[in-house]
Amino acid sequence: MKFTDHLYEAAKPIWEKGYEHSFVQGIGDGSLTLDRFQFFMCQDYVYLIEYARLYALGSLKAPDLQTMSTFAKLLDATLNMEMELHRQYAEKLGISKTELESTEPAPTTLAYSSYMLNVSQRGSLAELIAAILPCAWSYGEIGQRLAKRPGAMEHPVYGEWITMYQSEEFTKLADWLIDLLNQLVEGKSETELKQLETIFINTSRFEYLFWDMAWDKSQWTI
Ligand SMILES: Cc1ncc(CN)c(N)n1
Repeated sequence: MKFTDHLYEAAKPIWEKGYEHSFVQGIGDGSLTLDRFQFFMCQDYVYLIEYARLYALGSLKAPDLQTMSTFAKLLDATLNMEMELHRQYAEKLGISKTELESTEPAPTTLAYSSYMLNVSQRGSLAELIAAILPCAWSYGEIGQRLAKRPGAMEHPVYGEWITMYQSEEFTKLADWLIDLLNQLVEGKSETELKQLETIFINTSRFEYLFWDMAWDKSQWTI
C-alpha cells in the first residue's frame, strides 16, 4: 500500500463529510445561492494567493532541478489557471479585480493559510506536500464526482467550476504531488510518517471548515 493510499483512507471520513456538505451539494445540483458562492470565491481567491506561495517554497526546498521546475509549473497553474477562473467569475458577478484581491481573509481562511505556511516553512519538503495535498487532491475528487451528475457541467453558473476541477489539467497537479510524496517518504521512521499524517488530517479538516465558513458566510465577529 502506498503511503498516500494510507493518508487517503485516514482522511476519507472527513473528505466524505466535505462532499456531502450543503455547499458542495448546492454546487452539484445548482441550488447554491449566489451570495454564498460569491463569498466563497472572494475568500478562496485570497486563500489561493497564500497557497501559491507554498509552491514557490516547494521550489526552494526541491532537491533537484526537475522537482524545482515542476513546483514552478504548479505555481504558474495556480496563479494563471485556477485563479483565472475566480477572476472570470468575479467579472460575471460584478466584482472588480481590486475588490477580489483586497478581500479581508475571514478567520478560517487566515487560520488555514497560516497553518500551511507555518508547517511548510518550519518543515521538510514532505511536510510541505502533506500540508498542501488535501487542497489539490480533494477538489479534483469533488469535481470528478459532481461531473458525473447529468447536466452538472452545463449549469449556467456552477458548470464552469465543476468543469475546471474535474479536468485532467487540474487532477494531474495532485497526481504529481502524490508521486513525489511517496518517493520522499521512503526510509522515513514511523514517527515521521505519523507527523505527516497529522498534517494531512489537519489540512483536510480545514478543507471541511472552509465549506462551513462559505455556507455560513462567517466573518470576524469583533
Ligand atoms: C480552500 C480550497 N481548497 C482547495 C482548493 C483547490 N485548489 C481551493 N481552491 N480552495
